[in-house]
Amino acid sequence: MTPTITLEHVSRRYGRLSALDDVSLRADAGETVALVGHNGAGKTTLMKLILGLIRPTAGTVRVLGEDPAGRHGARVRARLGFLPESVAFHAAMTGTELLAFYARLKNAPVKANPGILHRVGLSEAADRRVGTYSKGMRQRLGLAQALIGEPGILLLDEPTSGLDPDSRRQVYDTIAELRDRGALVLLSTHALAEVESRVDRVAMLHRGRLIAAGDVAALRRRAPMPVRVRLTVRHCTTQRVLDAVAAWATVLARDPEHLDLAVDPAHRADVIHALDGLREVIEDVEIESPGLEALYRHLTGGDRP
Ligand SMILES: Nc1ncnc2c1ncn2[C@@H]1O[C@H](COP(=O)(O)OP(=O)(O)OP(=O)(O)O)[C@@H](O)[C@H]1O
Repeated sequence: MTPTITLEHVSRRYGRLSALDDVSLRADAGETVALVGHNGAGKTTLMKLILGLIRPTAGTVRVLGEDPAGRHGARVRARLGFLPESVAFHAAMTGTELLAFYARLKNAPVKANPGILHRVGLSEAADRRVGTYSKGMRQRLGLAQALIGEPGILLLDEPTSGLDPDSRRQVYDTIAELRDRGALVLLSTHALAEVESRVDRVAMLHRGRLIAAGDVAALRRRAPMPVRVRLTVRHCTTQRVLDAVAAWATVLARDPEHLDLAVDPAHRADVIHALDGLREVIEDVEIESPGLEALYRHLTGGDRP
């Protein structure tokens, strides 16, 4: 099967600045991939390369087996939906008029638009001028524009930035629905905690380099960070519990009824086994694996996404 998107050893320079450096990445139909990285890491540059808006300085980009900046670029782009980072629409047009305009540009049937507006929760506002829309509504209209023509590949540049929790959830619901229909959704974001449980894979960019890619479990294996284990124990039994797990754990905090431990991930099972033998004194256990944000900081040596 032809992979949906492949980048092989792709670099992109802007004069002396290296925006992307030797990036190889593959993404297939039916998956959601989050591109994460700090400001200027190269996320938008990568999307522009996939869209064929810019060419790589080195390496190859293929979308559905074609060069998106090459002879068949227009054909490839017809299969792509793109939500840019900042969406700006003509304030005097209504949602319906705007989508009709974009549908004509994309050569897609206008009659599908009411359904698209419904999917992004804008049916009721469809005949209002966009100038009266809130930021969240404009963002959702941007998503609607990207959905025109039922593209098999969606590139969403920070689709939830500036949205309230409800609108964010709505955007992720739409993304999940698209994925379930077999689309590839590639989205960029700074909200790592938010995408952790919502995407299939994460690609981490740092200063233009792809430092890690995979599902969260694979990234955890790549960056073996301590697992946090919080225990509530019967009064004055912390030492007994500690003696049982001391070989694999470091104490982060303790009081007569609580132990907060950092456990070596390779010995997680040993710790659980040891704790199982102390059931009569353990009242509660909370186990917390490192989240994406902590993994990103670890893999980048301290930077925030
Ligand atoms: N047209 C351009 N000319 C010169 N430099 C550029 C151009 N576009 C991007 N850059 C630079 O390339 C680097 C990567 O930018 P890019 O927009 O891809 O980052 P990003 O990860 O999307 O950042 P953000 O999270 O802030 O949107 C940055 O240093 C940026 O200043």
